[in-house]
Amino acid sequence: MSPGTEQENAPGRTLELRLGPVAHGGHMVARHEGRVVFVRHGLPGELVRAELTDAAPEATFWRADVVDVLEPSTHRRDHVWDLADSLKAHRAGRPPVGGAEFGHIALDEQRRLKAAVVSEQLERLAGLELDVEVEPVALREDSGDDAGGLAWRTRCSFSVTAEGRLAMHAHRSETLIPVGPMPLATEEINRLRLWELDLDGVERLEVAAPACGSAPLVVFTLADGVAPSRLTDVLARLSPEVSASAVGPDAGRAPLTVRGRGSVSERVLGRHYTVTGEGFWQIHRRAPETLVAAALEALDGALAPGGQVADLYAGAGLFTAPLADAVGPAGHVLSVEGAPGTSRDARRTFKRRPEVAVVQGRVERVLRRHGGAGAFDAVVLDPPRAGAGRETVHQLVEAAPRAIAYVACDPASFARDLGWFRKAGWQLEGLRAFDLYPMTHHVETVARLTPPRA
Ligand SMILES: C[S@@+](CC[C@H](N)C(=O)[O-])C[C@H]1O[C@@H](n2cnc3c(N)ncnc32)[C@H](O)[C@@H]1O
Repeated sequence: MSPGTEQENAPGRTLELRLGPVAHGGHMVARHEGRVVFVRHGLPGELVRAELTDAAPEATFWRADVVDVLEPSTHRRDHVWDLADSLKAHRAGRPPVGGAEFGHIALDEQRRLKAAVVSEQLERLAGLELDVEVEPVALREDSGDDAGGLAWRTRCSFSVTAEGRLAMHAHRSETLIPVGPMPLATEEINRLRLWELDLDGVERLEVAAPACGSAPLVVFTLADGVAPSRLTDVLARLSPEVSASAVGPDAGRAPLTVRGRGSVSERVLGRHYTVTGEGFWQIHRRAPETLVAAALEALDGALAPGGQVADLYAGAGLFTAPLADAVGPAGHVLSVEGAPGTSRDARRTFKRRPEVAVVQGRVERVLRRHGGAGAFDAVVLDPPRAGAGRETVHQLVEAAPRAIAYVACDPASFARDLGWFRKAGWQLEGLRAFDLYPMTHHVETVARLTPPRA
C-alpha cells in the first residue's frame, strides 16, 4: 500500500468505491488500493463516489462520506431529513448533520444491518454464532405503529450558532448547521419551535419532553459571563407550562431553575420518576417500558420476595423501581450510579423506599465494598457505551447471581464483556435486540446471562 502524496490523500478528494458489508459504527466497508475505507451514508453493494473525511497518509484506515450514488441499492430511499442527507448536503456545499446516518435506508433493511452488526460482534469478540433479529418498537403500546421510524426522541441536544440560532453539529466536526423541525423528535418537542428563538448568549440547550405528557423541560447552558436573566425574553416566547433551568458560570454548578420545576416527571408502567436537567433518561419514547419488560424477562426465576439485587449503572432508577417491587420490603436493591445529578434524582424518587439503597459512585469501586461471593440473587447491568469492563465482570462472576440482565447500547463492548463472562463459564441464555434508535446505526440489546451450572 503506498501512502500517496499529500494532495492525493487530502480530505475533500473523492474516490469511486464499491461498498462491502456494514461494520460496527454504521459504516460500510470498502477498499481502496488495499486500504480499508469506512464509508458513511451508503449501503452494501452500492457503487458510490465518496469524499474522504479522514485520510492521513499513514493511517491504517480512512473515512469517507457518500456524495453521489452511481449504482443504488434497492434498499435506498429518499432521506427522511434533508439536513442529514449527505447527497443534498454535498450539493449545497456543507456537511450533513449527524444523528440520522441511516435515514436513507428502508427501515426493515436498517434493522437487518443492525442485526448483522450484533451477530458479527458476538462472533468476533465473544466467539458465539447467533442469528439476531432486531425488533421494531411501536410509538404507542396500543397502536403497533412505528411512525416510519420518526417522532421517537423525547430528548434532544442542540448547539447554538454565533448568530444565536438553534443548530446541530455535523458528524465528527465542529461545523454548526442551523436546524428547524427535527423529524426524529417527538411532536411535543417540535411544537416548542425552539428554532424560532433568539438564543444569543446561550451555548447549548437540552430539551426533554416526557412521553407520558407531563410538562417539558429546557436546560440552557449559558456562555461565559451571561446571567440567567438573559433568558427572560427567551422564556416569554415559550409556552408557560415549559420548565427551564440554566447552567453556566453565573448559574453555579447545579442547574438553576429559572421557571417551573426544573425537572420532568416520567411515568413507566405505573411507576413515577423525577428527572432533573442533569439526569440520564432513555431517549426513545417507548424505551423505558420496553427495556424494563425485557430486563424482568431476562431475570426470570432469579427475582423473588426477600431477594438481594443490584441495579448497576442505574441512572435515575428506571430498573430500580420494578426490582424493588419484585423483592418487596423484605428484600434489598443496591442502585449504583456514577453521575451525582442523576444519582440525586434516584435518591429523590426512592426516599420512601427503605429497601432501596441509592449509592453514588463508580460501579467497580462500589462493588469492592458491597459485592463479594453471594452478594446478589439478580443483577441489572446497563453500562454506558464503553461497557462494564473487565474488573466489573470479574466482580460479578465472583458475586455469582442467579442471572444478570445485561442491557447494552453498544454491541462491541457488550460482546467483549460477554467474552469475559464466557471465559468464566457463564452462558448467554437469551438475547433480544430492539430498534430504539431508528434512522441511526444504534441498537439496544438485552441479554440473559447465567453462571456455570453446578
Ligand atoms: C446507559 S445509562 C443507563 C441508565 C439507566 N439504567 C436507565 O436505563 O435509565 C448508563 C449510566 O451509567 C452511568 N455511569 C457511567 N459510568 C459509570 C461508572 N463507572 N459507574 C457508575 N455509573 C456509571 C452514567 O452516568 C449513566 O447514567
